Amino acid sequence: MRNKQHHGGRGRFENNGGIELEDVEKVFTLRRRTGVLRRSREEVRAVDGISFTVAPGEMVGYIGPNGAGKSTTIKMLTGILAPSGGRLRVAGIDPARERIRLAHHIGVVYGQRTTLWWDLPLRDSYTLVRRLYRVPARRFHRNLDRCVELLDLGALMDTPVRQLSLGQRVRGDIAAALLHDPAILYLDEPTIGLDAVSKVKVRGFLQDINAEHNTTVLLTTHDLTDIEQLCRRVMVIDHGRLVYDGTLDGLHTLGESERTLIVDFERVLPPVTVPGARTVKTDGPRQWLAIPADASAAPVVAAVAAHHPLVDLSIREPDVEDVIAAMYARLPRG
Ligand SMILES: Nc1ncnc2c1ncn2[C@@H]1O[C@H](COP(=O)(O)OP(=O)(O)OP(=O)(O)O)[C@@H](O)[C@H]1O
Repeated sequence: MRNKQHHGGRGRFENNGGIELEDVEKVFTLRRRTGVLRRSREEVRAVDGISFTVAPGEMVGYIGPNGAGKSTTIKMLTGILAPSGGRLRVAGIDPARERIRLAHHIGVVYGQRTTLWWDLPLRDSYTLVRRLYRVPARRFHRNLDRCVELLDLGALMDTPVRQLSLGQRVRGDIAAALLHDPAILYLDEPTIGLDAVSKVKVRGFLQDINAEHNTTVLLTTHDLTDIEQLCRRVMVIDHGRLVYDGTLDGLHTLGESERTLIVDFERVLPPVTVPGARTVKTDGPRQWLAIPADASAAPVVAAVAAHHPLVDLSIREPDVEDVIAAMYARLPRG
């Protein structure tokens, strides 16, 4: 895969893995029939003046509620959609003007749909990817061997894509996105619907790739654990505007968000009281304890377990919508 190296060039991130957006807008015009001969025009500002920079090698979370403008941004960053205004550069390239050239620098993975050939075995899909991107044989085999090993694809190479489980298919898609050594990887909900083991595998792989090759990652997800484990920086978009750019802890602090400890005791108990947590609900022997999302759950778990016999315990992370709603509630109105 791509070696860490510094390239010279005209733009700030010329020829490497940087992303720059300056006042980028995307306005969709909808035409509606309002009568036999009458039509009305309605504008949707899907992206409404967004500016940010992602440095080569950064892993950044891009989150927001449904309809916020995330997919529209990613589509502009791949060149599928042209912006209505503003300036975009990905690896120094204007995506809408040079989509084919850009394709050699980016990889895209959609958790909810595959870019592989449905009826072909993974092995054949990868051969097609190699031809499409004209990847030299040695480089292709080196990258493929690495992906097969790290993503545990060895036993699946001769299986048609339609017979793969969701987790296997996503792993197959991630490998396909990396065979041509892209400097930048866009991941759109890569862990959606995956079981816990597959999620851990996918996250571990992305960390390895980033550490080894300095791959820039822009990650869209509704799973805050993805962000917590992969991204030091998170950007929040809502109604087409960037409303937060900072750490996940900072976002939790702003939103005073909480994670929930769900504890099953051996018997029905009165609501437990332990420092750093408050019991928000009880149902028979089960109790729900809220703790601040930026605090460690370990002392609370230890305190609960020290005094009461436990049968089971799980932790529920706050979801993106909750965190953003809480953040708004705390922002001064203006
Ligand atoms: N081709 C299109 N024509 C008209 N409106 C569109 C089009 N694509 C997106 N929109 C609108 O733009 C807004 C942003 O949509 P977008 O798909 O970017 O959101 P999102 O943040 O990716 O949401 P989700 O999390 O649901 O995928 C929405 O109001 C959507 O209805």
